Amino acid sequence: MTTAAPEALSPEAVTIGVVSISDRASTGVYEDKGIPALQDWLGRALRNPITWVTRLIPDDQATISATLCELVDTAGCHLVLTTGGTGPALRDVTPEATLAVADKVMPGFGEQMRAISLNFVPTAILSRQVAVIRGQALIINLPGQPKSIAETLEGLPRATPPVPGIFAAVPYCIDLIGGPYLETHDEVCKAFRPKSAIRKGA
Ligand SMILES: Nc1ncnc2c1ncn2[C@@H]1O[C@H](COP(=O)(O)OP(=O)(O)OP(=O)(O)O)[C@@H](O)[C@H]1O
Ligand SMILES: Nc1nc2c(c(=O)[nH]1)N[C@H]1C(S)=C(S)[C@@H](COP(=O)(O)O)O[C@H]1N2
Repeated sequence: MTTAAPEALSPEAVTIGVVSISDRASTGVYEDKGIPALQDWLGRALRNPITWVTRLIPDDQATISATLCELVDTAGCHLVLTTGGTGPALRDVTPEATLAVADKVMPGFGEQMRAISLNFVPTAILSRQVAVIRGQALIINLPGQPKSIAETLEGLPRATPPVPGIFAAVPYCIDLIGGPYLETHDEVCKAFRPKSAIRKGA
């Protein structure tokens, strides 16, 4: 008698917030490319079924903070990525709005994103992007240039030496705050977890 191999468990569902913060895209001066770029990269990187919650808003600090609270506290997002408003311009207030709703600050993400981005543009140091924990959600700021989304999330894995993107650390961070077990397509981004945290059959 043959015994069927146990079926691999299907990846858990995850709710992800994507927030594009741009005065001009939110008023129709140009087409928003932030939300599609975030959804494209995350959709290629993750094996989990994703429920999206999307918002396109202006560079207004109170609106940004309220949107982040709504996405985490009401919509139940496990992960929220923002794009735009991280620079030094007078209207750029995304980091302040994000820090204002933080339970914990995660400085490593901002440090690593600026280091990665220096491989692409010398102006990488102008981004004040931060990452924080609110409740059981991780919120990460990305710069506004749509191309910077893949650059910072993915890094340059095939360069010599390789430059790891920040997303490799996201699944384990979500584990640690009690969220769903995120599984990645390794050709886009290989998640890193300590051996003891790797789920068998995933
Ligand atoms: N949501 C977006 N969709 C498409 N392109 C964008 C978006 N956000 C930024 N960009 C592009 O990246 C550039 C730098 O982004 P940045 O966030 O500094 O914009 P900005 O000059 O503050 O203006 P705004 O907030 O009105 O987008 C922009 O000038 C624009 O070309
Ligand atoms: N990877 C990456 N990082 C980047 C950039 C980029 O094109 N790619 N643009 C830089 C520039 S020019 C600025 S002003 C800051 C802040 O951008 P933001 O205000 O659009 O968030 O992000 C920086 N970081």
